[in-house]
Parts: sequence; C-alpha cells; structure tokens
Amino acid sequence: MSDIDQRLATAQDKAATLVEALPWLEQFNGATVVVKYGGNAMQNDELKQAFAEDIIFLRYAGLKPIVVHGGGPQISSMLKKLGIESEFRGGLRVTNPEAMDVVRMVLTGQVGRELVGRINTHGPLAVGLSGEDAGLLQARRTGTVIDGEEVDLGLVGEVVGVDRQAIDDLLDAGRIPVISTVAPDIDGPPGQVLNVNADTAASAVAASLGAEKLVILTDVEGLYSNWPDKSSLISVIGVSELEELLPGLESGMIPKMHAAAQAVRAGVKQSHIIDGRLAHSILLEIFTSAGIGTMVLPDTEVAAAEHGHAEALISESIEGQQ
Ligand SMILES: Nc1ncnc2c1ncn2[C@@H]1O[C@H](COP(=O)(O)OP(=O)(O)O)[C@@H](O)[C@H]1O
Ligand SMILES: CC(=O)N[C@@H](CCC(=O)OP(=O)(O)O)C(=O)O
Repeated sequence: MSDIDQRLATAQDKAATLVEALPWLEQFNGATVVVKYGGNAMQNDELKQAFAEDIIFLRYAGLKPIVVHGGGPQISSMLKKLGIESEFRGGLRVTNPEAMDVVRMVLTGQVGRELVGRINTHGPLAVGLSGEDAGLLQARRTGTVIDGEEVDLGLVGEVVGVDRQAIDDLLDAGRIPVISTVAPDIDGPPGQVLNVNADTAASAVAASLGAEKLVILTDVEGLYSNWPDKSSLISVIGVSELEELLPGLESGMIPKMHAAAQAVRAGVKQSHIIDGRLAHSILLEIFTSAGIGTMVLPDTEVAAAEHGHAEALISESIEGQQ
C-alpha cells in the first residue's frame, strides 16, 4: 500500500469510529448524565486528564454532564498524615468531628478543585459546588447494619433531599457542575455537616434530575457475581436481581450497587459501573455499541438489552476478523 493509501485508510477508520457514535449522539442529545468519579479511579495524571477530556467531550457533543466526585483514598491518606484514626464499616467511613473537618477539606478543597481545574483547561465551563452550596443536598445522620447489629458511624449522612436549583442554574448557563459530597445535617446544630458516600450522593442527584444515565467510575471492570472470579463479570442486570445480590456483596461495592439500584428505582433509565482505570471509559460506555462494564436496568428492559448487547459483540468480532 502506498503512503497516500495508508493515510486514507487510517482517515477512513477514524471516520468509521465517528459514524459509529452517530446513533448515540442522536439518542443522547440534550440528555442529563450524572458521572460519579471515584477516588480509586483517580490513579494518575493521564487518567485524570482523560476523564476531564471525556467530560468536556460530552458537553460539546450536546449532553449535560454533572460530575459527582469521591476521594476516599485521598481522605484516608490525609487522615494518616495527620495521625487521625479512620475505619470503614459496611463500606462507609466512621467519621468523628476531627475526621469530618478533614473530609470537607480534602473533598471540597482539594479533589474538587483539581477536577474543576483540569476540566477548565479546555474552556471556562466547570464550577465546583459542595452539597452545602445553595442548599444543594440535605442529609440526615445514618448508621449501618452489620450482621443484624446497628453500627453508629458518627457524622455520616444519607441524602434526604436535593434542591436541584443550583444545578439547573449552572446547566442553563452551559456550565458543568462538579459536586463534592459534604452535606448539611438537617437535624444538627447550625453549620453541622455530614460525610456522605459519593455513590449515594450521585444516585440522589441523578434521581432528582431524572437523569438519562448514572455512570459510576471505579477501579474494577464492573460488578462480578462471584468476586474475585474474573469470568463472572455481569454485563447487564435487572434491578430486582441486583437487589437480591446486595446482601452478599463486600466493602465499597455495597454503597455503589445500592446507589445504582436506587437510581433506577427512582426513574433513572440506566446505571453503569465502569472501569475508571481505562482511559476514556466514559466515551466507550456512551458512544459505542457494545458498551463496557455493568449496566443496571429496570427489570422490563433487561431481555432487549441482553439481545442488543450480544448482537453488538457479534458484529464487533466480525469486524475484528475482517
Ligand atoms: N462483587 C464485586 N465486584 C466487583 N468489585 C468488588 C466486588 N466486591 C468487592 N469489590 C471491591 O470493591 C472495590 C470498589 O469499591 P471502592 O473501593 O469503594 O471504589 P470507589 O473508590 O471507586 O468508590 C473494588 O476495587 C473491589 O475490590
Ligand atoms: C461515608 C463515607 O464513606 N464517605 C466517603 C466519601 C468519599 C467517597 O465516597 O469517595 P469514593 O467514591 O472515592 O469512595 C469517605 O469518607 O471516604
């Protein structure tokens, strides 16, 4: 093949990739997509930059992305530096007042700032918010139940209300909200804030907006039915079947899968758990036919999605052989 032929073939491959995205660009034009970026997926600068590029890409492709971020490992490392003990129970951090100050400082003052800065290298679009801003999130203290026993988690909250006005104002202005999950305690003294798990908060935000999708980035390929057996990755699961699996799940997967299920129960059309260690995983999930990771759907949608997924995989494998 001559040099020119080679360049034309490469250009045509690129065009084919863009055209593959066309049905998804049509389907998701104007759609609200909540993306939860977990601290474990923020593994290095390249991945964080690829994340920022994906979010900007969604915005310029006509979607309305909203980022809700975590920062669990970053909080743990700061607590360790400061010599403050911290432990997780049922996937949630036991949070005393001293740890709460650190959670707020790291999530809102460090992780959120960095993401806003990275997104804004592509244009002045991202605006950081905490659940405290404009009454965005309202939370109430919650414990957890482990082996039938109530466990007190201290200053940990569950979201009991979302005032979407601040998000709508930003979306109307064409901005990208970047939300950290510290929330005022509606039963506490003035100024009291609670530490809210970021999966839980993302789910509540997606539900309040009636989002098209909730996409959760983590550090595994998706949900495994028989963790850690790598052959047990689930591609598509109905919300009822997921709820049956919930009691058997471990560690961080409990709040994550509970959040994915709750969003679908509240009317979000699809929740996805995808691998944030894979650069541009958001684009692969939204704009390719086979998708990636685990998709949670209303029970009535599962059969059709499994059929479509199998067809997409077959056509990808035929293309791969050509
Ligand atoms: N059934 C399962 N499928 C996938 N991952 C699981 C499962 N059970 C436990 N895990 C663990 O959950 C982790 C993801 O949760 P977590 O560490 O809280 O992530 P994040 O910081 O992204 O919220 C995975 O890295 C994995 O070790
Ligand atoms: C109550 C609770 O556990 N809050 C979390 C908040 C951050 C978070 O959820 O971060 P990831 O998404 O990176 O796990 C924490 O303190 O670690």
